This record gives sequence, structure tokens and C-alpha cells, in this order.
Amino acid sequence: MTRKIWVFDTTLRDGEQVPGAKLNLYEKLEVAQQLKKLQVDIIETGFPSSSAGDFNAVKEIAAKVGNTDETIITALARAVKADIDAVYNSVKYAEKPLIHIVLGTSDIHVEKKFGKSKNQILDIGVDAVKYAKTFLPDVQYSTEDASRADFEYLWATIEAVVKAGATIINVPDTVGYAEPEEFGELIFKLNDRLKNLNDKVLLSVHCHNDLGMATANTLAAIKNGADKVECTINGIGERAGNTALEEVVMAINTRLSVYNACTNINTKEIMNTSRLVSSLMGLDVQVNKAITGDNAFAHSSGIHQDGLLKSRDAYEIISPIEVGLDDMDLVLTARSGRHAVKSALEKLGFNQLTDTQFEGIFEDFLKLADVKKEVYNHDLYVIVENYYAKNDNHNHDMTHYSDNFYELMDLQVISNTNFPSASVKIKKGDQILKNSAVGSGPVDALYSAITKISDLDIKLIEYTISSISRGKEALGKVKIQVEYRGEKYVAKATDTDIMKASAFAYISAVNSIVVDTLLPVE
Ligand SMILES: CC(=O)SCCNC(=O)CCNC(=O)[C@H](O)C(C)(C)COP(=O)(O)OP(=O)(O)OC[C@H]1O[C@@H](n2cnc3c(N)ncnc32)[C@H](O)[C@@H]1OP(=O)(O)O
Ligand SMILES: CC(C)C(=O)C(=O)O
Ligand SMILES: [Mg+2]
Repeated sequence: MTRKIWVFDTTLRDGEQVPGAKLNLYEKLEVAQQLKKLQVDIIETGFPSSSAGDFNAVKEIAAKVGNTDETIITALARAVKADIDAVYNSVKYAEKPLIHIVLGTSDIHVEKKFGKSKNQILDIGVDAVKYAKTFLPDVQYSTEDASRADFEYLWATIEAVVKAGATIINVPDTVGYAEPEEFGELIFKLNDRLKNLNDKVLLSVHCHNDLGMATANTLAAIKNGADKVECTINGIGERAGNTALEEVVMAINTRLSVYNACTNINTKEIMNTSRLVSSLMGLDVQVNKAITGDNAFAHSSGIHQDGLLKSRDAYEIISPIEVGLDDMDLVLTARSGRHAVKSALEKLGFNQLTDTQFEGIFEDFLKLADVKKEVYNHDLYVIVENYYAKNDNHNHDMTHYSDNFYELMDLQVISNTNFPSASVKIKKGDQILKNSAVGSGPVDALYSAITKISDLDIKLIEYTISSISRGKEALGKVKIQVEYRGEKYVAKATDTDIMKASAFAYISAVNSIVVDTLLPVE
């Protein structure tokens, strides 16, 4: 039988302790609603004694999100009556409220932070639990800095607060000092004693990520008897953050035979929740972050892409659909191969390409991918469009005009406010032609230099430039309309360098004029 692991989300309390991540009331409500949709069991909503604003936010969430008995609403208090009052007076509006009390257990906390004896601190904790129990039946007690505490004192504290009525015992690795094997052993020993003392009390863990081991420590705790895990979305939290909810939940789901456990989380809401928290708190998710990073389901190298197209499980242990994404993302880069490019083209509807056409397009794709980090769908449309345009010219036998066509070899454009200028080097048949010009702007200078070389009386009527796809290496698409002897010619070109795109478009228009002037009159 799989064991249910309770998921306690503290994004709105420990997560909100991240500098600059503070949310207003409406934002907190929004996140809490989403956490309910994600089906976390307990939402920690804040620290109500810290400010009137936080008190009010906790109260509103309790009333509006805690209005069913599916989600327990809690908030944090020190072992101080005023804090417990504030928690009770704000969470009491929920159907299922819980008071959460924290108090240090390590020698460092007891002696250095509080300057008290162990017995004094133990008594303060017991009194706090007894006081909280006068308000509510459900009280969680967190033995702060438990992983650095003396084991027998930690147990004595747990035994005393359970006897005083605590219904959940939380064992925090407050400073992220624990190591998985050692933390697993600690939880095993505590679980053994706790289940003998009162098997209704839930044993919980709360890990921090200072050594990058929060998820590993939490999973080790689950293996060793922990019933409940505390985590945050995207692993945000004090300093290096907390255990990431999505990592623990997906590890349990993916490695069922290892953990033999389950949660109530609706995994399809993971990505929505991650993006909401990230955007409201202004905390970007690192691209390679497990589960919720942009690249977590993106595959970029040709060998991997080919393998995935043949069998998803070759390089995929979780379906992106399980966490709420549409599908895997095959990122097209210069390291992609023919299988991936062909599959992307087919998804865009290019199903009729002959092998020769595909090879030509693939060649153009590689040229673009070498100058751009990623090639997006928009870019693929342009590659195919350009390829067809090139091919169309070849279909009409233009070979006997080719000596009259202009081809850009090099350009230099200087853009400054007083004196924009351009120099171009252009090939026409066997000739190499060079010219320079100044203009009212860099494009005007560039077009004047090309016009001088062509010696045609061309008038530019329209010039538009737009960016195709995203990123700083995005393709610039230039579309122009020119007039020559009363005829209008439209031309377009794309390049990652917008000056080159401008020159290509203009030269393409010039070549169309050349064809028209050389074609025999029918
Ligand atoms: C591990 C954690 O994440 S714990 C949660 C951390 N979260 C927060 O701190 C929430 C935001 N904090 C605050 O708004 C404020 O610090 C408050 C409202 C809690 C307290 O503010 P102040 O009264 O001005 O005290 P201040 O923060 O300067 O110092 C903390 C005091 O609480 C005491 N204290 C600290 N932890 C506890 C505890 N668990 N139980 C009882 N007292 C405690 C300290 O000893 C100190 O008391 P002292 O003034 O007698 O030395
Ligand atoms: C309040 C407690 C659980 C905490 O955040 C910690 O110890 O890190
Ligand atoms: Mg914490």
C-alpha cells in the first residue's frame, strides 16, 4: 500500500522571506487560490504578528481560500502569546485552521540566541502549545535548527510538546546543514519513538538548500518515515531557499518503487503555479531548474532529438504533459540534425517537401543556426519562404541574365547623427564594383551607394523592418517597395544583421528591375 505524504506549502511564508519577493494582499490571494488548485494539503499563509498587512492577508486567505475543509490554512508564530493570538485571530476564518509555533532546539539557538537554559526553552515551548490548544485542536510545533540539536534534547522537546497537545511535529534543517543519510537516520530514530508515543501525530520535515541538498534530505526523510513535507514552489525561501515542491512530488511519482508513497498534488497545475509565483514575486526560475526550468523538457542536441522522435523514453523520464506543459520542446540549434528539423517542419505543415528541397532547406537552416543561438518556428517559415523564392528563380531559366545580376559582397555602414554614410562592394558578373554615399540616415546612405552602382533611377517608396521571433539574435525582416519608370517592385529579405537584410532587399529589387529591362518584349 502506498503511504500518503502530506504536502505543506510555505511559499507565502518562508518563500516570501526572499528579499524583494513581498506580495500585496491581492497577489497573496491569487497564489493561495492557485495552491488550492494544485491541491496542497496545507497552505502556510504568512507571519501575522509581523505587520497589519500580513495579518490582513492571512485573514483574507483563511476566509476566501480556506472556505472548504480540503485545504488547511496555517500561519507562523514564535513561542510568544501575542504571536499565537495573531495567528489564531487570522486563521480562525478558515474551515480547517492550524496554529504553527516555532522555537529553537539547537545549543546555538538555546544558548546564544535566547541566552537561556534548555529546560527554560523547553518550558516556553510547552506553554506555547498549551496556550495554542486553548484556541484550536490542531497545533504544529517546529523544532527549529533540529538537525544541529542534541538528539536527546530534541526528543525530550518533542515528547513534551506532544504531551502538551501538538498534533504535528516538524523537524527543520533550518540552515541546510543536514546530509541525506544522516538526516534519514535522524528521522528514522524520531519516527520510531514518536509512533510509540502517539501514532496520530504527523512527523514532518522542512529542509533548506544551503548545500543544494534540500530535496535529497526531504526524500531521505520520506524513506525513513516522515509523513509530511514542507516545501515551496520553485524552491524559493530564506537564503538558498527551501525544498522545491515540484521536485519532491515528481520524484515520488516517478520513482514509486523507491518511495512507495503518493501525494494529493494535481501535478498538471505545477507549471501554472510555478509561472504565477515567479512572475508575481519577480523571481526568475533558473533555466536548468528541475521540473519548472525552461529547459527541463527541452532537448537540443541532434542525437537526443533523433532518439526522442524514435522513442520518448530514450531521453525522457517524465512526460511534460504530467506537469502541465503542452509537450516536449525540441530546441532547434546548430547541433540539431535532420530528424528534428524535418519533424519541426512537418508540425508547421510542410509535409510535401522533396528530399532535394529538404536538403536545401536544411543547409539554409544550418547557416542560420550558426549565427543564431536558437531557430524558432518563425525562422523556419522564413527559411522555407526564402528557399522557395530562390528555387523559383532557378525554375525560370535565368542563367543568361546572371552576368547582369548584382550580388552583395561586403558593406560598411556608419550611423551617426551628423554624417551617416555607407560603402558597398558588389559583384556583377566578373566585375567588382565599389561605391560610397552619405544619406539622411544609414539605410538612405546604403541605398544611395547601391543606386550609384546600379546606375538606375530607382525611387524608394516604402521601407518596413520587423523582428521575426525572439531573442537578441532575432532575424530582421526588411520589406521594401521601389519605383522604376512607373513600375512598382516589392522585395524582401531577412538576416540577423538588419543592414545586410536592408541591402539584400534593395539588391533583390534591383535584380527584378534588371530582369524586366532585359526580358525581350513579347
Ligand atoms: C526559521 C524561520 O524562518 S523563523 C521565521 C522568520 N520570520 C520572521 O522573522 C518574520 C518577520 N519578522 C518580524 O516581523 C519581526 O522579526 C517580529 C515581528 C517577529 C519580531 O520583531 P521584534 O519584536 O522587533 O524583534 P526582533 O525581530 O528584533 O527580534 C526577535 C525577538 O524574538 C525572539 N525570538 C526569536 N525567535 C523566537 C521564537 N521562536 N520564540 C520566541 N521568541 C523568539 C528573539 O529572541 C528576539 O527577542 P528579544 O528582543 O527579547 O531578544
Ligand atoms: C519556521 C521554521 C519551520 C523554518 O522556517 C525553519 O526552521 O527554517
Ligand atoms: Mg525555513
